[in-house]
Amino acid sequence: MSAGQLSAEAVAGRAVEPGLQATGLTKSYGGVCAVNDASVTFHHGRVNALIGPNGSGKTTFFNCATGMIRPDSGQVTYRGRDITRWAPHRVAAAGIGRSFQLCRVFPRMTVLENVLVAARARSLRTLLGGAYDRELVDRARGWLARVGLDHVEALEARNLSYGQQKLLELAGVLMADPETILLDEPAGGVNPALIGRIGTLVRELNAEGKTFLIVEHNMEMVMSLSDHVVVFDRGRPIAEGPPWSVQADPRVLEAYLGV
Ligand SMILES: Nc1ncnc2c1ncn2[C@@H]1O[C@H](COP(=O)(O)OP(=O)(O)OP(=O)(O)O)[C@@H](O)[C@H]1O
Repeated sequence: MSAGQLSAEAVAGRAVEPGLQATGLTKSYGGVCAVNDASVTFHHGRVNALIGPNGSGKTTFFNCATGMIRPDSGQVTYRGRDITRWAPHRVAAAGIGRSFQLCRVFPRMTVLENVLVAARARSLRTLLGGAYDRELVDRARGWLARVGLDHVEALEARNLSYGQQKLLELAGVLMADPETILLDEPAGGVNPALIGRIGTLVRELNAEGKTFLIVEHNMEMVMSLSDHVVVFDRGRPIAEGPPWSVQADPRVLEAYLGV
């Protein structure tokens, strides 16, 4: 590697530590092998991106890693701890939060209630229908302000644009204070102004210590935001590295364009 090709970590003097790691991960649906013997490491502290053509197994990989579906074989570790086949709530308790490709909010609840409900399972009192405690409400309002939705906290979520709903979902994820955040297509269906806001937020939260793993088709966002990009094709990684190297990799062009 030449001096001009030093990684962001080397330049910043940051140590590289493995975060979410998969070894030989495999998941088939009938005859379709969605994730095919995939071994990949996403580093702690970075903004990692997972890209690849439609149907290359990115969401299935996410789901296997977060306990939403059980892999057929292989291992998933998080910061050295084996989390293979852990239930989603255990994965969350280990410090991994996630959003979904099709944004999950409760349309007839208010914006504030949506963020409070995201924290509900972590508080027995609120789970049993008691009043939300002051501290929880303050924290929810803090995250709403952070994502730029504090001025609409009393609106029903169905009145928000799709991009605002994605920001709302992110505020709910942040209520658990995860150290690693998986975002499934944060820019999908979102207008350019809000894509910019989501990007800025990711950058700020990363600077505050949060690790990101982002599945995204918006290449402008991926290339401007990520420290490290992994490219999937047919269920496994075919290339990885900093954005500039992945962009120029002939294997990536072939996977996307079939050339
Ligand atoms: N529940 C399911 N049942 C059957 N096949 C599935 C299921 N989920 C995914 N697949 C198949 O597995 C393969 C990988 O799908 P997956 O959604 O993981 O890819 P992806 O890279 O996330 O795609 P996209 O970018 O379009 O969201 C595809 O061929 C898909 O049709």
